[in-house]
Amino acid sequence: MIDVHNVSKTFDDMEAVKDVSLHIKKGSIYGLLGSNGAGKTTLLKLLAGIYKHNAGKISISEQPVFENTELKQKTIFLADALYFFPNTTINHMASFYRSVYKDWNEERFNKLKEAFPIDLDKKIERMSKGMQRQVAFWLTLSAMPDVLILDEPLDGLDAVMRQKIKNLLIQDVADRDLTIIISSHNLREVEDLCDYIGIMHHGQIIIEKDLDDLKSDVHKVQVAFNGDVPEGFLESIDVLYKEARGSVRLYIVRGKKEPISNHIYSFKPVVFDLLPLTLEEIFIYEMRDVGYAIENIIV
Ligand SMILES: Nc1ncnc2c1ncn2[C@@H]1O[C@H](COP(=O)(O)OP(=O)(O)OP(=O)(O)O)[C@@H](O)[C@H]1O
Repeated sequence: MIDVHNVSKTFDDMEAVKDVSLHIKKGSIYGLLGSNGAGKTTLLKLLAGIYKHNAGKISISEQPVFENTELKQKTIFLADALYFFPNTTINHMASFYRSVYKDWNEERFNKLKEAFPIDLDKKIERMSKGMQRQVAFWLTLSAMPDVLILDEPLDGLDAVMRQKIKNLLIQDVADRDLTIIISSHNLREVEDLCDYIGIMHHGQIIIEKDLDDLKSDVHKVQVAFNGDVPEGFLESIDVLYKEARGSVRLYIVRGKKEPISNHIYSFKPVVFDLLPLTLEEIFIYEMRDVGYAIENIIV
């Protein structure tokens, strides 16, 4: 559905996106994570056809995205900083969306009044940040896009509204195969929503995996031995991080559960636990592995 092949984007002499390739399947929810300044927003704007790439190819449903008005009818980008015309109400904005998006669904727009309890004639600029975000989702979901590109989409929303919007998004994915790309620093939210994860750092995708595979590929190991750690214990396991907590050693290990467990049992530990990591923990340890860590900084 969405194909990115060896794409680069440069601002002056700064390469914000470097040789990125990825594939996003129709009807999936792809979480784009990364450090600050990693290039996520730039990549989202390239996917939305807002920026032109310097190298490579970007296509949605096999059509190039840049300046493709037909595709823009079907693709909506919700930026982290929202924009509405000055002095407008929801009713005004709805008329504009109605005239621009040919799949605009009036019935849906009216039905969503139940989800978003906001006066249609209230000036949007006088609304709170969270209410403005609700309006953005209300209009976006009524326009019935095929692809939704979301940059920090749930910022400023209360917990109830966040859940409501997540449910609406999941419903659209299930009912009409909506494809969503979502960039967020709220990894718990990403973990709830996404089925595929890409992690960016310094303009490059450093990991791209199915969320379940990613989670089954990194583990927290707590282990203790009678005496010191046996010689050869750390050989043939891929350790991302290690720490001693008294006699118990904590290891973050990359690899499949079974071979790791077999390896550890062969050293006859007196304590052994292998636990899953949250997406937030995986992100922190993977970023540490590429040299992005904040430990030992004295200020
Ligand atoms: N319009 C622009 N002109 C010049 N440089 C830019 C522009 N937009 C982004 N950059 C630079 O490109 C790099 C990537 O920025 P980008 O906004 O894509 O990062 P990000 O991953 O979204 O970061 P964050 O998580 O902090 O929002 C940064 O170094 C930024 O300064």
